[in-house]
Order: sequence, then C-alpha cells, then structure tokens
Amino acid sequence: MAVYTHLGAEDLARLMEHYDVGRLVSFKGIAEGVSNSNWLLETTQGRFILTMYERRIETADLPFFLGLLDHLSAGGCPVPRTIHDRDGAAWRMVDGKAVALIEFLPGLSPSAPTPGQARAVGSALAQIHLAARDFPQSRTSTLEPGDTLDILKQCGAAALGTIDPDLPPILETGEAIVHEWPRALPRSIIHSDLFPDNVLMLGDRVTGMIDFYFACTGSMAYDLAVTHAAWCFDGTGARCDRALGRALIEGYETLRPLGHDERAALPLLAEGACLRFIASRAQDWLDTPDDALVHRKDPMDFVRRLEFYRASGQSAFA
Ligand SMILES: Nc1ncnc2c1ncn2[C@@H]1O[C@H](COP(=O)(O)OP(=O)(O)O)[C@@H](O)[C@H]1O
Ligand SMILES: N[C@@H](CCOP(=O)(O)O)C(=O)O
Repeated sequence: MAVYTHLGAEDLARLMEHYDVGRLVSFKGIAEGVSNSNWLLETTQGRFILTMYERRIETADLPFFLGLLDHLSAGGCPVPRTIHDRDGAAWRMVDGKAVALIEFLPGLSPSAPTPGQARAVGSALAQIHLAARDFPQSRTSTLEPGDTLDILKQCGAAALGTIDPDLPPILETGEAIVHEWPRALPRSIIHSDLFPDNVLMLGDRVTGMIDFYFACTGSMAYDLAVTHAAWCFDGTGARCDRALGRALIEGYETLRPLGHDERAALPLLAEGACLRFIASRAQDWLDTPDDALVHRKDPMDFVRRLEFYRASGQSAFA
C-alpha cells in the first residue's frame, strides 16, 4: 500500500495549475513502495509522478534529495528530474504535507535479474558516484552501523526473539561489525538502497534509478556492497548467485575501478549493509500491527545474507 492520503481529481487538477505541465487528463495511485504516497499523473503534455512525503523524510532534507535528482539528471545519469512549479520551487505543501512532481521514466523493475542487468546496474551505480562528486550539498547518514545497532538494541533481545528465535544473536555480531568498521574509504553521495525495486530497466538498459530518500554522504564501496546484498541473492537470502555478483562488480569497475582498500573491505561492508536492513526491517516488523494491510519484510532474509558474507569472506566477491 503506498497511497496513505486521499487526493481527489479536483485536488490534483488544482495542484497541476501551479506547474507548466498542461492539463490533468487522468491519474491513479501507485501500489508499490512503502514510505510515500505516489500517483501516476497524465496531463496533456505527458506523464509525471507525484510524490507526497509521508514517513521517515524530513522536509529539511528535501533540498538535498530533490537537488540531487536534478544534479544527477543534468549529469546524464538515468535519474528523474524534478519539475519545478511556476515560482521555481521543487516542492509545495498540500494539506500540511510536502509534495514534489517528478519526471516519469519508463521501465520495469526486474524480479529475477540476469548478469547482463546486474552489469548495467553496477555501471549505473558508478555513474552516479562519479557524477555526485561535485554536488555541492552533503547529508550525514543516520544509518551507519553504530546507528543501526542502536535500533536493534532499542528493539531489545526479547522482542527480536518474537520475530525469530535466531535473530537476537545479531546484537553480538553487530558489535563486532561496528568495532571493525572501516572509516577512511573514498566517499561521494551514495544511494544506500539500490534494490531491484528502485531500478527501472528496459532489457539490459537502466532507464531509471529512483527513491533516493536514503541518499547521503558515504563510502562508495559500501553502496556497492548494499547493491550486492540487494541484487545477488534469492528472495530469502539462502543462496548467493555469484555470477550476478561478478557481473555487478565488473559493471561498476568499467567506470570506477575499486581501490585495494575498498576491495579488501567488501565483505565487512556487506555485513554492515545486512545489519542496516535487519535493523530497519525488525523495527518496522515490531511497529506494524498484525492486521495492517502492509507486507512486512522479513529481517531473517538479511541475517542469512550476513551469515553468507561472514562465512565466505573475500571469496564472496572473487
Ligand atoms: N520517476 C519515476 N518514473 C516511473 N515510475 C516511478 C517513478 N518514481 C516512482 N515510480 C513508481 O512508484 C513506485 C514507488 O516509488 P518509490 O519512490 O520506490 O516509493 P517508496 O519511497 O514509497 O518506496 C515505484 O516502484 C515505481 O513503480
Ligand atoms: N529496501 C529496503 C526497504 C526500503 O523501503 P523503500 O520502499 O523506501 O525502498 C528493504 O528491502 O528492507
């Protein structure tokens, strides 16, 4: 479910009058996504996405997120640009909530990625890392391993055990990850959540990277590790497809070869990436009532991935 707020035809038509995008012809709410409300709008000039920011996103961060989309798009990356209103503003307020109108990009999110698609995504990720280097704004990550371990500690071992009896030991593993975490790797602006459902593709071509609402200043190799964990396993995290992993990293290195320090850190970075998704999923799981119409994502899918990275070390990326 990803339309939390009701906006009727008249509300949307009135809103569109503030933009130079023609007249509203049709619209529909988009079911995918969990954080924001999204509508697909069709006007006499084309298609657009309207996003209303509902959860987790601070209005104070919008200049960073929306400015980043415009910067990357202007730099030739497959990222939607924002449509500014007639006063030049990238977002407006509707009923006390911020909304932004965003370019619609064609494409489908792959549910069973191929090595060709993984290679293209690796290369697109490197492209945004390079293009973001001269983006003048920065944003501190709120999901470093220390932060995510704190989230798990706040959940508490007892509550984690109600999700799965094998979950509480993650608290101890998390301490080890925080202790060993590398702090001096090359940085840029990173996406931090480049799962297949945040990439639009036509065949082997990336047509869109979306949902930059976890983007922040961070280690580029960490972003590659997040993308490895997100793309290269079956749904439950029980099996890693090493061919996909190889293709992803090869694709990345066509534009930005990894340094020795980055390559050496990949297993630990991937463990940190898993810790981050275990924490947010566990928190959401415990915060979501049993009868809510939301599909809860299972933190154990990333516990299995973490165990794989811990057991395999460098060979996971060979
Ligand atoms: N620029 C875009 N072009 C085409 N479709 C988009 C665009 N932005 C979002 N979408 C569609 O909306 C869905 C939800 O968007 P997303 O930003 O991932 O929401 P959430 O932040 O709630 O996860 C996506 O899965 C995609 O289908
Ligand atoms: N990719 C994360 C969930 C983040 O939610 P999103 O809908 O904003 O992409 C996960 O799989 O846990």
